[in-house]
Amino acid sequence: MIPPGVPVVSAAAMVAAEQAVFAAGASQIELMERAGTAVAREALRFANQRPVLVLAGPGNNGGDGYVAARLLEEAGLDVTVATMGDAKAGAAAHMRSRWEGRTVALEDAAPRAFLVDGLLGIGKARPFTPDLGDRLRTLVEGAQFVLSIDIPSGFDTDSGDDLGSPVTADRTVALGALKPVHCIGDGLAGCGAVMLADIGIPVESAWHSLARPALARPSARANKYSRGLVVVIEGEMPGAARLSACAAASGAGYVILAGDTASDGQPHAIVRRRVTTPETMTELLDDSRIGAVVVGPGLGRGQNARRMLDLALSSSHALILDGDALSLLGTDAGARLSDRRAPKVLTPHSGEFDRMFGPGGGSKIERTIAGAKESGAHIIHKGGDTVIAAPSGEVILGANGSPWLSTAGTGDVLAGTLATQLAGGALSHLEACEAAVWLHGRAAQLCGPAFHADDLIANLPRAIAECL
Ligand SMILES: NC(=O)C1=CN([C@@H]2O[C@H](COP(=O)(O)OP(=O)(O)OC[C@H]3O[C@@H](n4cnc5c(N)ncnc54)[C@H](OP(=O)(O)O)[C@@H]3O)[C@@H](O)[C@H]2O)[C@@H](O)CC1
Ligand SMILES: Nc1ncnc2c1ncn2[C@@H]1O[C@H](COP(=O)(O)OP(=O)(O)O)[C@@H](O)[C@H]1O
Ligand SMILES: [K+]
Repeated sequence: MIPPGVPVVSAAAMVAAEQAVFAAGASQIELMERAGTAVAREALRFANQRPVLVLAGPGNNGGDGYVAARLLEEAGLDVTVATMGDAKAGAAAHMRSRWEGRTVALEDAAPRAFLVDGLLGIGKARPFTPDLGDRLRTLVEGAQFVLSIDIPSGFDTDSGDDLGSPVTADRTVALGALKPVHCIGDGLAGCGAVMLADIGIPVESAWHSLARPALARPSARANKYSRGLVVVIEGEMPGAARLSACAAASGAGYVILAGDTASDGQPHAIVRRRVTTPETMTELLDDSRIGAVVVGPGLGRGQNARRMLDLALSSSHALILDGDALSLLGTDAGARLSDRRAPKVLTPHSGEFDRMFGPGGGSKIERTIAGAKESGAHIIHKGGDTVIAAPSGEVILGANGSPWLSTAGTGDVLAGTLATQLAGGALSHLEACEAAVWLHGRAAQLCGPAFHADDLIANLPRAIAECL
């Protein structure tokens, strides 16, 4: 769980924001006191009189730890500090000198019920030595509650990678702003629930965490076309396209399922069009009322699939390219899509993304931005840590779903949900992507455990109701 709709910044951007505050006259000591106060406040909510062990590393994260230790002791708790190295000169050393309570070296520390992790923050983390790693594991496993300061120690701030750290927090107090580690990669599990503490550092960013969309009810003048006409192209596995079409029918005014199964009519609200040849496909797409076309779910990768994809790409409609369409584009995706002027959104899972843009080259955020810039498309890079990127470099980080989404067909539902938001025309492309990911994730939460993709569709109206 991460706070919704707030800026997310890299480690370097956070340091720059801190420097700007110092340049404007704030002192590092003042800022560290605020950071430690926020941590102590959160610790007091959960410590419940249990003995506290504060781990204090050599940097400013450790400085925050010393402040929290002092304030928790003043609040009457039984506090021990375990230190790793000497505090670096400046604010951290100052806070170290103000701590007069019980202090041990990390190597000698024994587990206590409430652990505050102030070993490493957003400075460049190195993997722990085996001895320190073992000691830390004992302390983490021996605690009933682990509260991490800013980030879980031993994780990479920008990639979210776990550098071999034994820390798994129950809760993390993010200081000043969210960082990528709170939203992507191993950090999602390592941070536990994330709480954001405002410590008076103004932060602006093109990256934000996912927020609930504000959706409009249909107006009194609405008709089925004004609410959006969605076309879903069927292929070799018709079930996938049907999932997309049924999801689109939650909110769209008109949904056409185009393919070979024209006679099979459930649900009746979805209009079937028999489209099996390039001619019938061209005829279908020659309709200016179409708001969005979904192509790819269950499409297949044969000659016919390729032809249908080419025709969809040469149309002027907003396109959602998913599944097999992405595999067919493969490494040509960037070149072929950047020439297409009409809107396009790609919805790859990590395998499909790698097939199009290669497996290397930075964090999931950086790679998704690079793919969006190269292709000129908006990209929803799916997974438990979904990253939405626009060609402009704007990013939405969404982790509001449910691990139960990891079941076949849920991606098809996302594609249909997105088509509805795009076809409605009320939202920008980035807003439509954000709305679709939020609705999809919320519907999954409403499903509870062990659902299948059809259940997800059944819960979309309830998710939409929360946004009106
Ligand atoms: N800027 C501000 O005023 C404010 C900042 N704030 C706080 O500061 C935090 C960032 O602080 P920071 O930049 O000092 O980095 P941090 O991560 O604490 O320490 C880096 C040190 O750890 C060391 N080290 C690394 N790995 C290691 C290992 N495995 N084993 C042992 N040592 C290891 C590394 O050593 P080196 O690799 O350089 O030898 C370096 O000395 C931030 O997250 C927030 O909590 C708030 O107080 C608000 C005000
Ligand atoms: N562990 C997870 N936690 C949260 N969401 C997940 C997880 N695994 C997958 N998802 C979501 O489930 C959907 C799966 O999509 P996809 O892999 O394309 O499946 P399919 O092609 O079978 O429909 C995506 O929206 C993805 O973000
Ligand atoms: K930490």
